[in-house]
Amino acid sequence: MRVAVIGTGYVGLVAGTCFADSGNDVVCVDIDGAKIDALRRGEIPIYEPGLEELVERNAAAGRLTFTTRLPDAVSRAEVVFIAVGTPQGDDGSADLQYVLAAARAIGRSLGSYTVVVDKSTVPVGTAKKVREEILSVAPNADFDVVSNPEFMKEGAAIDDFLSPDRVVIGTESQRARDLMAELYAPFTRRSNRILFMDPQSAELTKYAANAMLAARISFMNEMAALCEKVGADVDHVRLGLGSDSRIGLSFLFPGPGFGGSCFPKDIRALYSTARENGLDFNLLGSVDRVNEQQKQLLLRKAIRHFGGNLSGKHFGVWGLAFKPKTDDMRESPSIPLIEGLLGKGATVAAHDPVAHGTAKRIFGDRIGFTDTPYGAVEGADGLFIVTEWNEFRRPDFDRLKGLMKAPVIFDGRNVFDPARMRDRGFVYEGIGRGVAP
Ligand SMILES: NC(=O)c1ccc[n+]([C@@H]2O[C@H](COP(=O)([O-])OP(=O)(O)OC[C@H]3O[C@@H](n4cnc5c(N)ncnc54)[C@H](O)[C@@H]3O)[C@@H](O)[C@H]2O)c1
Ligand SMILES: O=c1ccn([C@@H]2O[C@H](COP(=O)(O)OP(=O)(O)O[C@H]3O[C@H](CO)[C@@H](O)[C@H](O)[C@H]3O)[C@@H](O)[C@H]2O)c(=O)[nH]1
Repeated sequence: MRVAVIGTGYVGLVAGTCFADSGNDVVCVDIDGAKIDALRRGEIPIYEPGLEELVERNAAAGRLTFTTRLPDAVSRAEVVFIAVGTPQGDDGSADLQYVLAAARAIGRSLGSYTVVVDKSTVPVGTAKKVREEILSVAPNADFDVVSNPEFMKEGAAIDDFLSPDRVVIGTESQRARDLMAELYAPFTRRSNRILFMDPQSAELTKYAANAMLAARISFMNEMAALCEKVGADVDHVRLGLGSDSRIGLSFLFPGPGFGGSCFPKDIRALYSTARENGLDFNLLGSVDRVNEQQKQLLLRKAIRHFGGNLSGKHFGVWGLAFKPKTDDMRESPSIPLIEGLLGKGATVAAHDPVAHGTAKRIFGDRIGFTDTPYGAVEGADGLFIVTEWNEFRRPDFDRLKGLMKAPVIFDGRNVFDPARMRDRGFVYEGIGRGVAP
């Protein structure tokens, strides 16, 4: 099948590459010429495990190409995906300007019957708006609009795309439905299903999934706070709770607050949709507020530990990305933590296996970057663990203690066992591990 993907970011590049890998002829389009030039040279603008090899293989086979020329790509395509950004607008709602601009550009270039697919995360009613936008520039165009939200996670995007839990297709058109079923057939041959529904339900399903996952995390973060008050260990509670098959163990890890390019903006967009429809979605508002407070928790713990004065102290930070296996720092809890430490007069040295480039664009030379985790703790008054990269899980504790000025660890991911850390001679604070405030 001939496929065009408009927007070659995380979603567009992964989806386009995976469609090419199943034999389709895919053109990825972006308005960012530097990005397209880099991709043509075989350079991948993001860190995503396995992506580079997959792009290289499919580009070499001629099934995957990159261009800034949208009309060329769209006019020959049977299916056109819109995978541009939908950032948070000033009032919290999703900003649709990129989606609608892409829709107009597509409208001006449509050839024979085409399925235009919304893959970006968009509010209820956007499929209709995309249709109107296309018709405004191409009143006679022969096309259908489909809502096909994407559920991939960064760091596991290829596996998620090739083996999705489900594929959601929102359309009223049988012709579009058949084409989408054909395109997704290679990825849905096992138990993973294609769910067909109306576009509004498909659009809402995406937000509902992210909101539910975010709610579980905020629930656990509040539960962790209670554990600290009453001397319980949230890790035991997590296992006891999640072992109930009705609840399950996924997305129950407390932490320094959820980040990323999706959860924070998507819960606010859903809250906005509810408000526009006269509904106060109280629960979502709380999920967001709890998360904003949680992003201050590690800083608060340090302030308490050092009696309110961080001036002149030096700290190590392990992990900058919002989660492991990505260099993405959008809404990462490391940002408010580091800004808070610097604001209180402390200095910071950080290590992340892949996110130094991203972090340098945010912090410049206001913090130091080290090649190893050990470098970040040299002479440190304390260490913060913000991202649970595997390589942080089994350090040489004697070496760590020897390098640090004081063996103090604030562990935002509960990577270590509190009792064992105390035996090893550390002052150790996890999240919700029975430490009184
Ligand atoms: N990042 C994720 O893991 C993820 C997962 C599921 C859904 N989503 C959703 O998918 C959408 C895209 O997210 P992303 O993280 O890939 O964004 P991104 O910012 O990484 O990429 C978007 C790309 O679109 C390009 N673009 C903008 N307007 C364009 C136009 N008119 N023509 C061509 N290219 C254009 C930009 O230059 C950019 O490269 C968002 O709605 C997001 O919420 C993201
Ligand atoms: O138990 C958990 C699980 C996650 N997190 C945090 O939650 C955030 C988001 O993590 P994750 O969901 O793994 O990453 P994303 O790549 O943001 O993926 C989410 O957002 C995407 C964009 O919409 C969706 O497609 C995915 O299904 C959805 O999981 C990160 O800061 C994690 O550290 C926790 O604190 N505790």
